[in-house]
Formats: sequence, C-alpha cells, structure tokens
Amino acid sequence: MVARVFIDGEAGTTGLQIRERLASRRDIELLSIPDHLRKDVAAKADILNSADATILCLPDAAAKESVSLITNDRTRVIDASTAHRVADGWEYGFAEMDKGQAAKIAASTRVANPGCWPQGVIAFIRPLIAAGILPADFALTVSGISGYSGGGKSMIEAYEAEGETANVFSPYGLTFSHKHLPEMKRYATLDRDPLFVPAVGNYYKGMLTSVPLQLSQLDSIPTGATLHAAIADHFAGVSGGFVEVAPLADLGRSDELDPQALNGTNRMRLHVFANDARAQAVLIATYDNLGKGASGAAVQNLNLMLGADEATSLAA
Ligand SMILES: NC(=O)C1=CN([C@@H]2O[C@H](COP(=O)(O)OP(=O)(O)OC[C@H]3O[C@@H](n4cnc5c(N)ncnc54)[C@H](OP(=O)(O)O)[C@@H]3O)[C@@H](O)[C@H]2O)C=CC1
Ligand SMILES: CC(=O)N[C@@H](CCC(=O)OP(=O)(O)O)C(=O)O
Repeated sequence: MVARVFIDGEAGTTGLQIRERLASRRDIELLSIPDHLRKDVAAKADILNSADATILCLPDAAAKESVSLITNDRTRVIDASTAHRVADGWEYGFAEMDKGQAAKIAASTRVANPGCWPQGVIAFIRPLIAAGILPADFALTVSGISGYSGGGKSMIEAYEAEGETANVFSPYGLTFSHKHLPEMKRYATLDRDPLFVPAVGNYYKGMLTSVPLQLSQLDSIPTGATLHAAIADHFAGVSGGFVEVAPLADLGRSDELDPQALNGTNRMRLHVFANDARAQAVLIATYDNLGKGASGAAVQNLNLMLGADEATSLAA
C-alpha cells in the first residue's frame, strides 16, 4: 500500500531534509501544497485531512494550528516542533528510549519528534537512573555544541551573512530557561531541571552533547566501567535502533569526538570517559542535529508508524 504523506513546512530546513529522505520511496506518495497556499488555512485543512500521515516542520504555533485543522481520525501526525513534546495524548518519538518505545510509536496517531539536545541527555541519563546508579535528584549540568542549522532558516541566514567573521563558538540560553528543559527533565526521569548551557558553532550541522558527572557527590560512587556497562546494556536491549555505544574510552581522548562525524546519518554514538581515582566522568553523544536530531528521527518514526523498513521500501 502507498501511504500519502504531507510535509507541512516542506520549504524549511527540517522539511526539506525530510523531503529528500522520502523522495525516492516507492511506498510513499508525497503530497504538496502550492507555494502561495502553504499558509492558507482552508487549503491546509484539505491536504492535512487527505493525508495518511503528516509531518509538521513548523514553528510551535503553526504546528498547533495544523493539528487543530485535522478533523478525521485517520491522519497520523509527527510533530517536529516543541509544541507537543510533553503534551497529553502524544507519544515521545525517541524510539530507543526504552525497549517498548518503538512499539508505542508504531501504535500512536500523535508522535512528538524529540528536540535535538534532549535526545543526547536522555540516552545517557535515563538508563543510569533506571539502573539506580544516579539518583533522580542529581544536579546535572549539560553543555555541547551544535551547527547553526539547529536554529532554522533565520540562524542559517545570519551565520551565512557573517561568514568567517561569525563567532566560532557562541554559548546561548544563558537565562537557563531553554525550551528543551521540560522534555529533558521528563524523559531523562530527573526530578529537577539540569543546568543547560548549549553553544552554537560556525559550521552548518552536526552536534555534540556533553554531560559531565562529579561522581563524588554520590553515596555509592560508580566506576567508568559501571557507567558504561549500564548504558551499553540498555542499548543492547533495544533492537533495530540507531544509537550505538562506543567502547569505554581509556585514552582520555577520542578522535571520534567530532560533532560533524555522523552528519548525513540517523545515528547517535555515545562515549563514556572516566577517571575512577578522581571520581569524575563525562558522557558525550555525537549526532547530526538535522539527522537523528530532527529529520532522521522523523523518518524513523514515520517508518515505525507505517510498518515500513526504509531499505526495503527503497528497493520495492
Ligand atoms: N533545525 C533543526 O535542527 C531542528 C528543528 N526542529 C523544529 O522543527 C520545526 C521547523 O524548524 P526548521 O525547519 O529548523 O525551521 P525553518 O525556519 O527553517 O522552517 C520553518 C518553515 O515553516 C514555514 N512556516 C511558518 N509558518 C507556517 C505556516 N503557518 N504554514 C506553513 N508553513 C509555515 C516557514 O516559512 P516562512 O519562512 O515563509 O515563514 C519555513 O519554511 C521547528 O519547530 C523547530 O523547532 C526540531 C529539531 C531540530
Ligand atoms: C543551535 C540551535 O539554536 N538549536 C535549537 C534547537 C534545535 C532543535 O532541537 O529543535 P527544536 O527547536 O525543535 O527543539 C535551539 O537550541 O533552540
């Protein structure tokens, strides 16, 4: 069966990438709206209600409006915006988060695609809390760097206008109220907000999310091997996922720690570095903000919802 899929916001950064990923699929017919009607409410209502699935690649308010225009119970929705990530009735679209999460996404009609930063944090911290290694009230700090495409069209234009004169490394979110905090806290199963200091770099895409751990704060101090084993065990138990765990780093450095290393893929790679004598560790995830951080995850969720395997759908 061919599924009719509408990408609402197909001209934006995330929408364009999803379009490219789906263009050669034989099991999908991409529906499109004429450019001059792409914000016309009546035209949008028609196309949204004629689709089997729609992927919303819109600002939050526009995403909420599009959902409200769907009046049938057939059209399934994947929302790439922040609008529904902690909303009732929506499944969180991080398939590797738990053993059963892919099945929950497959069965859902409303899926919220995760924010790029929270995915790296959740990948590490949820298994560590579940294993009893970190307490839920642990005072967590998160930092990292993302390419400027993470900020969408307006940030891309701003960086490209400045070119090489743009700041190479710009911390932001310095009021500590980033829009990703609610989903980070909820799905990492933390009791309190992390201190989150992201940064944007002067390059297009690819990111690195870093979670340092002062383990001496804990009553029972885990070794690096214990941290690594808990994370590796979790992802070994999740079949068909795109998250991989690097071997425990013993050199104190890694040539793989390039935020652009996984660009163009839907993969996320998790690294654990530790100094047991100092009771210190740092957990570092690398992935493409436009891949696993956005479009790749959206296509992964669409495949789950359609019961499709991307490789066989391309070959079919
Ligand atoms: N870039 C990234 O790395 C990630 C982005 N996201 C999320 O995905 C969503 C899209 O982001 P991104 O692609 O980066 O943003 P962009 O700004 O690149 O694209 C958004 C697109 O939506 C269009 N648009 C705005 N309002 C409407 C409307 N009412 N109807 C139809 N189209 C509309 C815009 O058109 P116009 O410019 O003409 O207004 C633009 O083409 C956002 O919610 C973002 O938070 C999620 C994860 C990562
Ligand atoms: C570099 C940059 O600005 N990144 C974006 C996050 C990108 C992302 O995950 O998108 P959502 O907006 O859908 O959550 C930010 O921090 O707001």
